[in-house]
Amino acid sequence: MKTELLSPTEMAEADRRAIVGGPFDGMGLMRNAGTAVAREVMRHYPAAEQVHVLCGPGNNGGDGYVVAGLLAESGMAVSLWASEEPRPGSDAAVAAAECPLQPAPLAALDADAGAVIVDALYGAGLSRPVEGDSARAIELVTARGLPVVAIDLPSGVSGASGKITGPAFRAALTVTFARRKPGHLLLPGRDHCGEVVLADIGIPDAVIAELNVRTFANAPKLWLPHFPVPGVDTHKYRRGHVGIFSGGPASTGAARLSALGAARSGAGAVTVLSPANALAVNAMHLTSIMLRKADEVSELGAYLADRRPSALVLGPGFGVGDKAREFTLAVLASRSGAGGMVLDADGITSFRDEPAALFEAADAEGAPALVLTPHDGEFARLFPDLASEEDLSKLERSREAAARAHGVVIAKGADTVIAAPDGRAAINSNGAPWLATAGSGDVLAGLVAGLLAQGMPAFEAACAAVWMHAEVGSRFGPGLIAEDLPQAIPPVLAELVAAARR
Ligand SMILES: NC(=O)C1=CN([C@@H]2O[C@H](COP(=O)(O)OP(=O)(O)OC[C@H]3O[C@@H](n4cnc5c(N)ncnc54)[C@H](O)[C@@H]3O)[C@@H](O)[C@H]2O)[C@@H](O)CC1
Ligand SMILES: Nc1ncnc2c1ncn2[C@@H]1O[C@H](COP(=O)(O)OP(=O)(O)O)[C@@H](O)[C@H]1O
Ligand SMILES: [K+]
Repeated sequence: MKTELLSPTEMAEADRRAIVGGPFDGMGLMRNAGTAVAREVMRHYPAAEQVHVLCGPGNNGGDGYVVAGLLAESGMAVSLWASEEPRPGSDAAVAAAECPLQPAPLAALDADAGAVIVDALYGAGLSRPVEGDSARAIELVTARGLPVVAIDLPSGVSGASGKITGPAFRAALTVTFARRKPGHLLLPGRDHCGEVVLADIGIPDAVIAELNVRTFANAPKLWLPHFPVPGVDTHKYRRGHVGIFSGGPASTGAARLSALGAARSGAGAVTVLSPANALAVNAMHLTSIMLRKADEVSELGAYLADRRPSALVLGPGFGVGDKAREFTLAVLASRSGAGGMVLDADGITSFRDEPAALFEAADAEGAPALVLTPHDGEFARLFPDLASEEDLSKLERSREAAARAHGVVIAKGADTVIAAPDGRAAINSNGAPWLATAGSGDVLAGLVAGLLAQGMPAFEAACAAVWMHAEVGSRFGPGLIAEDLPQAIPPVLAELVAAARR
């Protein structure tokens, strides 16, 4: 599936440009859209006893009139219901006039078991919570558990943000056009869409390219050209060296999980940097991963200068406080050649009172690329104003955070958003709830660093790590604990390396 995601505004602009450039006018695009939806209804529900098509006042309703006409023509039993008449002169009004069926008022909607609902109430044009007859129709259909095929978006779901502010359909299938919208991937929208089918309605790729889209669905296509594939003549340090900071003796596991994530990503060497009092406990649990003492900033400086690590991770189990801030700022200021610094967990929390110091350090000339990996709680500590701004979507919030931090932000969760300071953003959707287990984020931080160390640019490394982490977790399934993740990476890595070689 194509990876660009269009906001409703960008989609309207694509429609407009496509209509100007041809070959289809607005009515032609609408016929193509309706035809695609009718095909999916017939494919998924060939035995439907009755299809109820619910039309709203805009062009989403217009698509509905086309669908109703085509399904009736194919011999299906179709009932048509409309909330309002389409605006005179609109494409929807033409579609309604061409439709062989007469609509009944939506207020009278009734539907029995065995029926299928086609939701053509609101699509990209949804501008406020659904009320009145449309709200009642959604409630009736939901209460009866009837399958819903949504046109473009389930009515009530915002295409821009995935937010739901009133009643909303829960579709079994959503057929959208040209490209998906952020609301198909962001929660709770994604959860209301069911299966999403993307239909080509004749908007040329060149029209989409002109829009310079900055939002993407996270998928290998997005970053595979940058994915590291070792050459036959490589050696371990050329495959990248990752340094991972350990916490004290009672909290070393998190750093080791990160270290395993980094090692399994294909980095050639990984070192755990440990306080003296945790060396013994770390040593007992590390084999291929190296261990080095680092209590003081001077020891950190010596490590950076001697071993020139290509990426570092600070945060998992590290402890919140001055030491985390000092070490982070020392790495960002070191100019030792490290390509990236992943700041996770306690590393993020340590900057809650002075985020500007972190962001300035990341902005300095020659600083390693900063990647922040906050879950919602950590995000709110570093960006309290963005977190509390109700009107912002997770996408907008993450994008603003990345610009402010001068770093890549991985806003974790079931709909992880990866945002770059240059405005690019990707939404991830291949995860599974099994990933919500202690230590899972530590492995992710290590994976990001491992890919950074192998030379992937920061945004691509972050997107690839999030996708691999999610893929590994969802393939593993129930019973997953964080220790399972590193070991389960190789089959996913093998597929990616094979695809990157092609
Ligand atoms: N030429 C085009 O622009 C094409 C548009 N297409 C369809 O057109 C849709 C977008 O059409 P529109 O921009 O007309 O938007 P919609 O059909 O989604 O709805 C817009 C209308 O509903 C009103 N409205 C919005 N939210 C409401 C609410 N909660 N309660 C009551 N009224 C509300 C708006 O004021 C406006 O009049 C897409 O989702 C897609 O299905 C497709 O036919 C492809 C071609
Ligand atoms: N419901 C979910 N679906 C998919 N992924 C999830 C879900 N919940 C959490 N995750 C992922 O699991 C990881 C949890 O990380 P984090 O919250 O830092 O936990 P920890 O600190 O215990 O490692 C993140 O990558 C997050 O995106
Ligand atoms: K709809």
